[in-house]
Amino acid sequence: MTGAGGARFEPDRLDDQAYLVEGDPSGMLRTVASSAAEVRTAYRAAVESGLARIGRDGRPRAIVVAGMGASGLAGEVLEALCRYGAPGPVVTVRGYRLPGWVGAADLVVAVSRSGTTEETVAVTAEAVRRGCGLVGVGAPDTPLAALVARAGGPYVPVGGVAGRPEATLWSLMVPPILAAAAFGLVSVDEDEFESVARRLEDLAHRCRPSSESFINPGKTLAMELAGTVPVVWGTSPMAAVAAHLLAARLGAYAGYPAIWGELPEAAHNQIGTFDGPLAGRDIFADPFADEPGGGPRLRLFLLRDVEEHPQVTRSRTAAVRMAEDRGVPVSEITADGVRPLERLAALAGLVDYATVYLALGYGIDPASVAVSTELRARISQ
Ligand SMILES: O=P(O)(O)OC[C@H]1O[C@@H](O)[C@@H](O)[C@@H](O)[C@@H]1O
Repeated sequence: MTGAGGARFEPDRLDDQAYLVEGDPSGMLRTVASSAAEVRTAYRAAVESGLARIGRDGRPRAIVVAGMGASGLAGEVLEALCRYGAPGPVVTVRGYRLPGWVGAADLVVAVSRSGTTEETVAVTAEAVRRGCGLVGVGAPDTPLAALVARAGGPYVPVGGVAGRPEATLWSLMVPPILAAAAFGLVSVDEDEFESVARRLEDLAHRCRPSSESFINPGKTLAMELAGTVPVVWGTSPMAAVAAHLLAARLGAYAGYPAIWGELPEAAHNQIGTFDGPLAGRDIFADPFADEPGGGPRLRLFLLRDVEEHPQVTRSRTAAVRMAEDRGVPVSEITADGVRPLERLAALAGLVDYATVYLALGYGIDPASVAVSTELRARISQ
């Protein structure tokens, strides 16, 4: 994509079956529909790589997940899983350097679908120099794979779609979770991944292209996002990962901006936008214009978890009322499911569909937003 400035969202495109095929030449909708298969494949690949064996070396002081973009989200998922129950810290590093305290007592899990991202390769090389335990997740026969082999750590190979590192998250996030499980930091088993896969299959059915907009939750969410400035809040650590994922996917697939946060923190700063210049109805808008409203206005998207702190529940309820009082529309999406990963699947699966549909509604090929590749090329010269 060389720029889609001024593109218009046309809801009819979402129910035009021919357009949904032509407008998506890379088959992003098919890729999203294969998420359940990806969970199962990732689980098998992680087991076959011998990840469980790392537990024999004793529990590390901390687990550091290194990754950029979608690969960094794998670290956030593990942090969210471990936040309140794990006996040790999990930290995500997005950048060129490890924190000063990381050393031989710690485990670094390096995640890069391409296996070449320069920040992640630099952090992994630093982890090798410091003698950290090392696990790698990414494409085989790459600089990342070579570094992990040099340190004698397990490497979980990831295939995926060439040139689309963020196509689905599951192959990147399953291995770090199983690495943490090998040390007893989290308790997950094959059954849990199987129920995640079944939930994703169910979503793939409900969000399939042939399902009409008015009953298709992916298309509905895309229509609610279109033409707004989305403010996306999660009501638990795991729901906040989904909020971050939504903002990340909006940028990556549709070139669309959003701000995201987690309650209660978001109520301490982002709530200020409810009284800001983009909130409510535009009083200067021309009432006779073809498109009333005069430009994008704020909309609050609440990604709710069934497990919320009681004060977060109060904060959420009050924030919804305050938004509505100010004319800020609100969309609430509740993640159901017994286990945290099932609830993440319920939100992340919907996010993947909605953001691909949003791009298609704007006439944008969701696999064509290449500006991050251009930046990488510029800095590597
Ligand atoms: O997973 P790897 O290959 O390290 O990519 C990390 C990230 O790089 C960015 O520039 C984007 O392309 C993201 O979509 C991607 O998630």
